[in-house]
Amino acid sequence: MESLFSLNSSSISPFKPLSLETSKSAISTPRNLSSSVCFTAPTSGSAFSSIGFSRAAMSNPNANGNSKPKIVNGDYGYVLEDVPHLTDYIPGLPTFSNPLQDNPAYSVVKQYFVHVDDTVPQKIVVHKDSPRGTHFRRAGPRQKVYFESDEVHACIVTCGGLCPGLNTVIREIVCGLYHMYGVKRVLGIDGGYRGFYARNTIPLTPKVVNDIHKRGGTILGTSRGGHDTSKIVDSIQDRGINQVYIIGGDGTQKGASVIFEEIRRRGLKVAVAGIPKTIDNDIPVIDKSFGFDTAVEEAQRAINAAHVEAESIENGIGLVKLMGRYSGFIAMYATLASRDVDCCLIPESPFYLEGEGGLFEYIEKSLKENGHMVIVIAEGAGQELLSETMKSTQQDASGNKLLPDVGLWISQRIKEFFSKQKKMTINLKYIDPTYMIRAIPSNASDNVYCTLLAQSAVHGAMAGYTGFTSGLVNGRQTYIPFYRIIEKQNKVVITDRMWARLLSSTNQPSFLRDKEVTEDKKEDIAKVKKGEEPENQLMDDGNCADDLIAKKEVRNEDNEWVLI
Ligand SMILES: Nc1ncnc2c1ncn2[C@@H]1O[C@H](COP(=O)(O)OP(=O)(O)O)[C@@H](O)[C@H]1O
Ligand SMILES: O=P(O)(O)OC[C@H]1O[C@](O)(COP(=O)(O)O)[C@@H](O)[C@@H]1O
Ligand SMILES: [Mg+2]
Repeated sequence: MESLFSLNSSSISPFKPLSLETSKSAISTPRNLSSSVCFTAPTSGSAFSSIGFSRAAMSNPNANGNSKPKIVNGDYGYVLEDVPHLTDYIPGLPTFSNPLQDNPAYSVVKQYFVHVDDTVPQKIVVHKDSPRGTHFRRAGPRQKVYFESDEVHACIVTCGGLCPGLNTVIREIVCGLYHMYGVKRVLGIDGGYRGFYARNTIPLTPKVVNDIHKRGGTILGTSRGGHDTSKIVDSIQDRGINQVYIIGGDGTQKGASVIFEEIRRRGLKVAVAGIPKTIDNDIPVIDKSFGFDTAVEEAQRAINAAHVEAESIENGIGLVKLMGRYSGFIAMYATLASRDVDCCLIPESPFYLEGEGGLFEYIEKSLKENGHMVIVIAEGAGQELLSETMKSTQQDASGNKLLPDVGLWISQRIKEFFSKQKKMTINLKYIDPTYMIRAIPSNASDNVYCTLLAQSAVHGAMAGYTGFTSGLVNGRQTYIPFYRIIEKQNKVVITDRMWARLLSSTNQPSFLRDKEVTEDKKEDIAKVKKGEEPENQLMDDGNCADDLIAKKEVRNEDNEWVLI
């Protein structure tokens, strides 16, 4: 990163990097244009040009309050949850032919452009009489675009924690803009949201990004906190940026949503596109996040090591902590993939340590039967069991709760239990590969996935869509409105079949009492009957009423196994 910056700050670029100092001084940017200049006819090349308000008086007469969801209802319960478009608040924008139609690489493709009416259903498991349900706009290139190639001035920012594939997404946005749309001006924002107003920018070209997908991390740097909406939008306006690509998790997409609203309020011809990043896979609606497969794969190395250590010593316990603050997807998938794991603990599934049906009893039983065991624990699991003194009230700069190390805590508790009981001597090895699984480059399939997400985002912005996240829904690239991405977190549903598969693979107790399961199910079944979605979706197929009604074995209040 260092070399990239020194290279850029000294290079002569038509889009001069704005330093913190210069941005405060009276530089010649649209910010300081007098009103007489602002109301002249639009000139291309500036985010400011199409509307022409001075920023002091900026407020778009076509934007009343926050944007409202664009819902289109069709026959048989068809609902399109559409994404905003620049023309929603800037009427009469000119369109241009998509330059892709003259691109020799794509000339062989018969139906290259996506039909304007193409949409993708959120639910693909349906019954004969069920309503067609929610749909999202299909992503892809459109015949008409709302930007001319030399008018576009794009920027890319990465925020939040690392995730394998960030560099691939950056690379493919830059290359997609250059090679598909002939866009030559792309800036990297340094170090997350605060980079918009506190750092120099990084000019990005296909040459600069050529090899970056082979590296972990993000060449742009990232950060938590520092989201100052008006400073960010001022910076976008000052630099004449008109396409903003924002790569990040749930927090980042919330930030992107408010940036979009402010841009719309100011009436700027600026498209805001999100690309969802989350190693925890906690973003709803989308099939899964990029980098998730890579992380699950890398977690296998830690689980294998834990298994080797555990089976090589008498009463060996290998304990692996994986990421997952509120969602245990990595732990669940890493466990299912490995088959060496005897117990997987995630935030969504409460457990208890002592007594019948508790974790200690299960460990003792497993060691007696097999002589060793492997436990995987997600970082957010069992937080409610930690003593008040251990619980932390601290937050990171973005406001996320900082969790104490549950891996260390549980290791300690297991050791204490067996040493007090004097029943058997155990050998516990604790492995914490937390940062190793997210700091690596993405694997081959995640690279392809990142490419599609990035290209979809580029096609969407060029077509004038804005305020959207590019995401995979049922295997198809779509544009999802921000409000659907940020309204809730994706979580493992422990009354769904995937968790049942896990329980049957590990043989661990569910730690659930009859009452809790039935209450959950009752709520979900009631929702399904009303035509609403159950609390959360499974990644594969958990949204059908039959799944909810499927029989399942659980412990009742008397700790007996019962079928419900
Ligand atoms: N509600 C919010 N409104 C605006 N910005 C937010 C919000 N939540 C988080 N952000 C910003 O988004 C960025 C990333 O958020 P964070 O929660 O750290 O990571 P992630 O996006 O990976 O979930 C930070 O710069 C943070 O300030
Ligand atoms: O130490 P950091 O950088 O704050 O990251 C730790 C956190 O990052 C995560 O991997 C996910 O973070 P994001 O919200 O950025 O996706 C959590 O599982 C973990 O708690
Ligand atoms: Mg997050």
